[in-house]
Amino acid sequence: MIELQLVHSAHPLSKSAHSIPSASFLNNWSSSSLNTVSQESPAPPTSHEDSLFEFATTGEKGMMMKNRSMPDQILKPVRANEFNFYETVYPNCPQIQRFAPKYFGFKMKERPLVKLEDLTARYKRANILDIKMGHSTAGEKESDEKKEYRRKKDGATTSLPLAMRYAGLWLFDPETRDYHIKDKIWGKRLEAKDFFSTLDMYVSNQGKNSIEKRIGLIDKWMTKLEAIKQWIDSPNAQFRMYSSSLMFIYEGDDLDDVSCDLRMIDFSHVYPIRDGGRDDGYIKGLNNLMSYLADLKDMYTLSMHSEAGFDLEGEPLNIKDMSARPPE
Ligand SMILES: Nc1ncnc2c1ncn2[C@@H]1O[C@H](COP(=O)(O)OP(=O)(O)OP(=O)(O)O)[C@@H](O)[C@H]1O
Ligand SMILES: O=P(O)(O)O[C@@H]1[C@@H](O)[C@H](OP(=O)(O)O)[C@@H](OP(=O)(O)O)[C@@H](O)[C@H]1OP(=O)(O)O
Repeated sequence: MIELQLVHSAHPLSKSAHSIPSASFLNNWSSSSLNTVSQESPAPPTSHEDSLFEFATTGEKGMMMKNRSMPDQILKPVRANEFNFYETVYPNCPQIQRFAPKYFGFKMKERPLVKLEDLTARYKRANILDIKMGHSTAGEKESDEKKEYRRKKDGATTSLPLAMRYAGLWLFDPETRDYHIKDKIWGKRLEAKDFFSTLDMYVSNQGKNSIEKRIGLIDKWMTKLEAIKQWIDSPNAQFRMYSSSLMFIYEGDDLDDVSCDLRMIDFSHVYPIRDGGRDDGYIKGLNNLMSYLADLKDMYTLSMHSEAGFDLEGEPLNIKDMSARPPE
């Protein structure tokens, strides 16, 4: 089983210098012209969401923050690609509008900040899992050097074998009132054999959630995943998404509350499909994820039907055996 550690320090990937597109990024799909700017202070950590965002750093781009004038929104600093995505792709794509956070336009400070629906706003304490989808995170128009860097990273993580890797986890412990946090470095170190037990750790909140709640969450997420797959694995999908994530959320402060959500986030590397193909990396990740969730539901269902936690053959339920199943 994976042990969670409580993280007290700031996000280890916070950086002091932040870069933004310099100018004319609106129509520049792959701008590499970046300026260094000073960091805009995030909102003071007066609420649980603010403290969450201390950890939701955005690489070199700067820090995601609450929109002080609109409490249900966040401001995400973006580069040219993601800015273009929200300004030109999002308004014309009903499926993205359905599966991504709502987009409320942008604010031009020292860097462009997109105003997005805060997906955690309706929760007392949001339990979050960020899964980066696809077997390759290398964007099509990146430099050879960058592609090579990303290929190495993908090959050394679960991205290559499973077409997904964990990019962050936030779990609230209702007893200690603390968040357990895992960052993307942890996600990169995880092996494929640990993927299933980690998913179990998140869905069960380390065993604290009732079996009914776990199954309820999985059912809702599966419906959403099916809908996403139906779109992405169809001729209607017009682009491939690299390094994009699925963000899972559910209520962590009320063990009986099954409120939850699942959205597509992070559109830094989105490219139009011009070869008539599909986003095979994303589709493979979706298939594996749905297969793991289905196995997890089976495991929970079995344990619900068996007081002592034995399977139908009378053998103890064994997470290890299930996680050892080879990926598709
Ligand atoms: N709309 C949203 N509402 C609430 N939280 C969000 C939202 N979008 C992203 N987050 C949180 O912020 C984290 C980082 O988001 P995202 O991946 O979009 O940023 P990023 O800067 O592109 O990250 P990176 O460059 O490290 O991949 C997510 O894991 C999630 O916890
Ligand atoms: O260097 P960039 O262009 O900011 O891209 C980052 C970066 O590659 C980062 O990787 P790492 O250097 O922290 O290993 C990526 O995170 P992962 O570790 O999750 O792959 C980011 O996703 C990249 O940001 P972006 O997706 O906006 O290009």
